[in-house]
Amino acid sequence: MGSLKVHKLPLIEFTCDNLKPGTASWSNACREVISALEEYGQIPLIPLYESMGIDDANTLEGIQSFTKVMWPNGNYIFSEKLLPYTKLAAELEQIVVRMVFDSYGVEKYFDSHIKAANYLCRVMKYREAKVNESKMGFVSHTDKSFMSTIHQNHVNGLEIKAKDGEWFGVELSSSSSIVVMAGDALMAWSNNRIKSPHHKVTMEGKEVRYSIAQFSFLEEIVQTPEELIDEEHPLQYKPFDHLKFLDFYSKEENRRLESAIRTYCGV
Ligand SMILES: O=C(O)CCC(=O)C(=O)O
Ligand SMILES: [Fe+2]
Repeated sequence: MGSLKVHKLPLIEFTCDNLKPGTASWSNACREVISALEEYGQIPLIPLYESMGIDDANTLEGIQSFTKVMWPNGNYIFSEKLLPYTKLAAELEQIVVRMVFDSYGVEKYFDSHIKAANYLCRVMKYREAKVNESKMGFVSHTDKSFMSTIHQNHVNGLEIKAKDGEWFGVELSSSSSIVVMAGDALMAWSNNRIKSPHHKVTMEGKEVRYSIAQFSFLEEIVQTPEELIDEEHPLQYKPFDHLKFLDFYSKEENRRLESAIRTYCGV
């Protein structure tokens, strides 16, 4: 019998004050980020799940235009509590993206990339499964984003499919941990160096799970940098408009594709 690899999501500390490009701690963190993304690089009817989506979530204007729709007089407390988190999640995402660009030697494209980035936040509630009810919280899928960040309360439930096909549960040990996940657009941009992993949510226990996911989307044409294309890595995806890809995926007939991004712009 072959030995089974036990998967565990790598935990990378982002608390170092000196985490600046060019420093040794930056290079070490870059190595950890790239190796984690390369290694471990789910919307159907699911009764346990409820969610709300907020566009331009890392700006006060974005959150306020959402609260005005939900509550006629706005909701100051909601905006005041959510904004610091969405800003932090966007900042964290940008640091990780910068590390990816640095590690692949394409940092010159970073500024224009960040200018084109837009953030959608989704706040989610999963109730516990009743006896004889499916435990499925969220079906298996890959994110259509460039990158996603996920934070949760103390109730675990997120599961990720590793490259070897094994599913493993994400156990967040600290209440300040955030999962950073590659989306389909990053997979295409990186010419398949980083894979967007399938993931799902299973509700095993008796407690309610709350999570908050933030997705980055690019308001531009996503294109694999020429530096990432060579004989060993021939181009895998044609340049594509990220928002048009989302339109494509929103169509019922495209939801069940094995890989929407491959069908949409695979070479
Ligand atoms: O709730 C979670 O942990 C994951 C949610 C998710 O995968 C998604 O919204 O795309
Ligand atoms: Fe997801």
